[in-house]
This record gives sequence, C-alpha cells and structure tokens, in this order.
Amino acid sequence: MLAEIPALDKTATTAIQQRIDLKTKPAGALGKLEALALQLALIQNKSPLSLNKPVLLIFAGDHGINVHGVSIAPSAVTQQMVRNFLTGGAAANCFCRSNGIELAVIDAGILSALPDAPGLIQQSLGSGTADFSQRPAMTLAQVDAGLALGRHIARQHILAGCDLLLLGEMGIANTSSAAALLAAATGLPVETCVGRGTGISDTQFELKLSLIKQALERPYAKDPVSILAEFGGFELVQLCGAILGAAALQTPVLIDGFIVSVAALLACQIAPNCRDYLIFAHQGAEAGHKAVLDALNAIPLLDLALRLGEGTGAALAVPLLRAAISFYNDMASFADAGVTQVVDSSD
Ligand SMILES: Cc1cc2ncn([C@H]3O[C@H](COP(=O)(O)O)[C@@H](O)[C@H]3O)c2cc1C
Ligand SMILES: O=C(O)c1cccnc1
Repeated sequence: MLAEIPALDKTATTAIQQRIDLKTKPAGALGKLEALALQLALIQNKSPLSLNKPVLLIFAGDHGINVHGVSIAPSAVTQQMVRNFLTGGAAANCFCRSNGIELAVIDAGILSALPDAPGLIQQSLGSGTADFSQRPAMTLAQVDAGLALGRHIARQHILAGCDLLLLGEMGIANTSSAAALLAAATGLPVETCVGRGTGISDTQFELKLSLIKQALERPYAKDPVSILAEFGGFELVQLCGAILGAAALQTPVLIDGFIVSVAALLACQIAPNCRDYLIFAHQGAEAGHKAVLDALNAIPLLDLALRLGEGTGAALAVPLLRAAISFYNDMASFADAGVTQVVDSSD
C-alpha cells in the first residue's frame, strides 16, 4: 500500500503561485484560500481546476470501552444514527444536501449488523471492538483487513468519479479511542488528548481519563499499525485505509473533526506522502483537536466550535474549496483587467 502513494509533484509551485499573485488583488490577500488553491492546483495538475463530485463517506463502528459509560450515550445510539443517516435526518445529511455532496454510510463494525438497512455499505470487522482499557481493541489481522476495506471503498468511489473525498465517522465512545491513539502516536500527555466528547460530566471525564491512562501504561509496540490494534476502532482503521487509498489515487481528502484528524495522523505515520493530499476542514471544540492538528502541521479552514463529527465540518468547508477553485480559474489578472499591478511594500 505504501509503495503506491506517490509524493506530490511540486515542480509547478512557482508557476501556480505566480498565477495566484498576478490576479487583481494585493499578494496574499485571499489568505488561506490561496494556499488551498495552490494545493488543489498541485494535486489536480490541470487547468481549469474542477470539483464535480464530492462524496462524504461516514464510517460507523462501536467501542467496547463504552461498557464503562464514557459517553453521554449508550452504544445503541451508533446504529440508531446509522439509520438516521440512511433516511436523511442527521446534521451531516443537511449539510451534504445544502452543499451538493453525495453521502454513503459504511458499517465498519457496529454492535449489531443491520442487514435490513437499504443503502448501508456492509464491511463490518466485528460487533464493536474489545474494551481497550483492559486488552487490545482488535487483532493485527483486523487492522490489516480494515485498512484494505477502507482503501477499497475510497478507490471504488474515486474510480466512479469522486474528485474530493470527505470523511466522517459515527461511533459512540470514539473520542476515547481517538484520544488514546493520539497520546500513543505522539507521546503527548494524556490530559492534552482527552476531552468531553459528547459532553460528559466531571465524574465521567475523570473515569475516561483514568481508563485511558491505564490502557497506555501496558506495554505495546509503538508502530502505527500496532497502536491502531491496541486502542483503535473499526471505523478509525477504515478511515485510515480510505485516506491511504485516496492519496494513492492522488485525490484530495477533506478531513473532518478530532476523530478523523487522528485517523489522518496515523495514516501519515504509515505513509508520510499522504499528508500532501489532506485538507483540514476545521478546528473544533474537542480538547485534543488542536494537538492533533499541530502534530500534522495543519492549518484548518474553519473554526466554528463544532463538536459533532459525522463529517459535518468537512461538508461545511466544501463551499470554500469551490471558492478557491473559482478564483483560481476565473479571476482576472492585472493584465487581463487593465489594473495597475500593486506591489507589496511592507518590507
Ligand atoms: C445523538 C448523537 C449523534 C452524534 N453524531 C456524532 N456524534 C459524535 O459523538 C460520538 C463521540 O463522542 P463520545 O466519545 O463522547 O461518545 C461519535 O459518535 C461522534 O460521531 C454523535 C453523538 C450522539 C450522542
Ligand atoms: O471533533 C469531533 O470529531 C468530535 C467531537 C466530539 C464528539 N464527536 C466528534
């Protein structure tokens, strides 16, 4: 899988930057949209740039650690929300509709399978993970299978025309898993990585913190695949696989909140070349989100104090990608418009 991810060819950087700088505006005046246009132009390597078929994949999985009550919700809510996605009633559905994004939902390993749910993509790795505070969440074979399944579904959508992959997740207690993964993958203090997720009480928060600390104290191998097996989730490994699969096909990936950002961190540890294909939609309110973005050297587009996941932040950022493409393709240059070129005189 690693050998397949090409490094992004950056030889056109100067030419692309010049095209941006010659547009009728002071240099740099479109801020983060300029960096976004540059990244998309490098990835697409064509003119005009296009965004025809953004697709949000929501991976769902359950977490054994929720036997301790580390979320405001019981694990049954994961599958209830899966049905909600399929019938169009969740926040992610609303933002996909308002922004012209296709949505597909994947059972990556929820507690009980939903064979009767039309449209649900069945790629379950099991009935939820084991309780990672006591033992590894899954086997290395499940990690390998999950990476391959995530890669497969991303490839399938990209080969069918998806030109921007948005990633989201649903999994009650998955902020516990993501926090443990972040601490294990970076060595950051657990306190920096653990947050309140769905909005748990002080008592639940203390329990969540102590369970995660306890888990991180047992010996484990520090490579990203072993870390995923120890503390991961079935949706998290498939998210990693999807990122690797999209990067292998040189397709940009729009990363959502804390959980998807942690999957991105692990994917980049597995295959550093995939970093260049990632766009970070937002920085949310979950405590560890800033830490994971910093570890990835990522500058997020939005800051809306979101703490929902599902891909909501990614869906909300799509209009900004369209705007970046639009100015890059269509904005007049100084020469086109007969405007005197302004030169930055700040230094
Ligand atoms: C009704 C409901 C809808 C959601 N949609 C996303 N999440 C979010 O909350 C969960 C993570 O937070 P924690 O670790 O505290 O459980 C994930 O399912 C995430 O997608 C939801 C949570 C709930 C309760
Ligand atoms: O940022 C996220 O992805 C997030 C935060 C809280 C709860 N669920 C998801």
